Amino acid sequence: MTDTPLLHTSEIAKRYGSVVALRSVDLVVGRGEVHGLVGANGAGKSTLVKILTGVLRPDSGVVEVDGKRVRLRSPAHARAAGLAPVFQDPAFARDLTLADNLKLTGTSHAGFRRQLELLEIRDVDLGARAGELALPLLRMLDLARSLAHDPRLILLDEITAALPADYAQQVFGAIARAKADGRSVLFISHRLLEVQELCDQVTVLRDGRNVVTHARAEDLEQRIVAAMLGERAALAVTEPAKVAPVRSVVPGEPALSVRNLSDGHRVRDVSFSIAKGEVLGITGLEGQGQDELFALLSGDRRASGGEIVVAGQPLSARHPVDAIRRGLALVPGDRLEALLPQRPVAENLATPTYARPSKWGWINADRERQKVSDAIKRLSIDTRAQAQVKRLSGGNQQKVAIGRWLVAGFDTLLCFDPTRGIDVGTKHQIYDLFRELADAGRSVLMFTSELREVPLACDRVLVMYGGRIVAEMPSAEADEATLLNSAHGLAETLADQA
Ligand SMILES: Nc1ncnc2c1ncn2[C@@H]1O[C@H](COP(=O)(O)OP(=O)(O)OP(=O)(O)O)[C@@H](O)[C@H]1O
Repeated sequence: MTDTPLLHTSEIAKRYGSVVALRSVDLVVGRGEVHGLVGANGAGKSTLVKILTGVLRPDSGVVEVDGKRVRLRSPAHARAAGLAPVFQDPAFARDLTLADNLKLTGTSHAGFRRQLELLEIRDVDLGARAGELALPLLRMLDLARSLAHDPRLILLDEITAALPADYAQQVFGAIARAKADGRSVLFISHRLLEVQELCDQVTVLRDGRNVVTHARAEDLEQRIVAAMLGERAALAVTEPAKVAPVRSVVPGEPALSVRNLSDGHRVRDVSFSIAKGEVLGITGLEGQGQDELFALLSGDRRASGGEIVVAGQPLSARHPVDAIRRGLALVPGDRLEALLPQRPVAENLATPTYARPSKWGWINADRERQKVSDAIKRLSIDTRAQAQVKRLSGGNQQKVAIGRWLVAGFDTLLCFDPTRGIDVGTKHQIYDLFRELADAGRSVLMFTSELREVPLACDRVLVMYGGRIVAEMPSAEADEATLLNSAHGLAETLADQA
């Protein structure tokens, strides 16, 4: 009996109208096993998780838990069968308090609090509205809620995407505890190094089918990328991390400078500039003032002190449109803020053009269509479900959030974890794209929680801690250990060096 796997799916298939999301998936997850599930954007991973957690019914196929066939009729039913998810976009009703959200899922406050303690998440006010909380924190709360149900299989759908290093460590700790308790974990991630380090087995989905399952191995990353994307593409993205060559930034007036910027709360005396033609990275642990800094730069929040200078002229934005008119475009951390979920892909891509500054001029409908189609190609957006953006897979929605500005134009792109949830193949296309934009004299300021991304995408990087910039270095020197040290506030600060 102990040989019976905890979960066994056979020939699971699911289509959404004409879109075939899953053709036939066979998956076996053993007890106490951490099982990775990987695949390119749109391969069908989230659809499978939704089927296994009672959100969707499969068109055909069989799910067995403990050797017994189950029909998972609802999320509550799946939880009762021991299967509990954490989704890419946390399943909290944003206009309700946390306490009300816990009530909706029948989660005990004591169990939830106990899990928060284990995850070292403190000072959570159950009276706070979910919509007021930052996305990374919501993910952690979602994890605590799932664990509070004492699941036998925890399904983590890209929980670490856009999760800063300190929270990611807590997630890894929770996975290790689950395994030690004999629970199983289905772990979905586009961060393949994590998959290699955490998982006992890894199944690769491609075009709605499981193509291979590998046991833990040294060269797993290369093998899974080959199965996901094909051999040639795999070579291009798994060769040793290249340090971005130092680019010739355009001398003279910076594209954007910030002097002694403060918001009286989380951002303290921040000063830096970005040259035209530069890709500047910012990184930091959760809650170090990065969200507020981007809100100030994008005109979503007013500074209490200091100044923002755009191409030599002060910017005093009262509204994001003021910043857009000066060429500052934002890709927010939470893509749902950027998208019109009910509207088609093409309309979403064209939307910011309506706020476009006159200096870029009005473009005619044909040219706009051409730009939309170029953005779709450039970012490999899977448009099989293009009638409504909410029907795209998570990674493809993220690509639309970036693509909007390729269509509208900008001088400086402010982007917050731009490659969140994007597969390894397209990630590299995005780094190349940023490089091309920089070579054409534009600038990119990108916050990234994925430290490995810094040398691949940026010329230079700043580290935030406690609302201040505490370190600055060329990306050639920005290895993970150095960045983490600074991010924890352990390095000599810029002020100390001065
Ligand atoms: N409600 C829906 N209506 C139509 N098509 C949908 C719907 N939900 C998902 N799809 C389509 O099903 C396919 C698989 O999507 P899914 O979200 O399962 O992919 P994924 O592997 O999780 O991708 P990602 O890595 O980007 O999160 C995609 O082509 C997607 O557009």
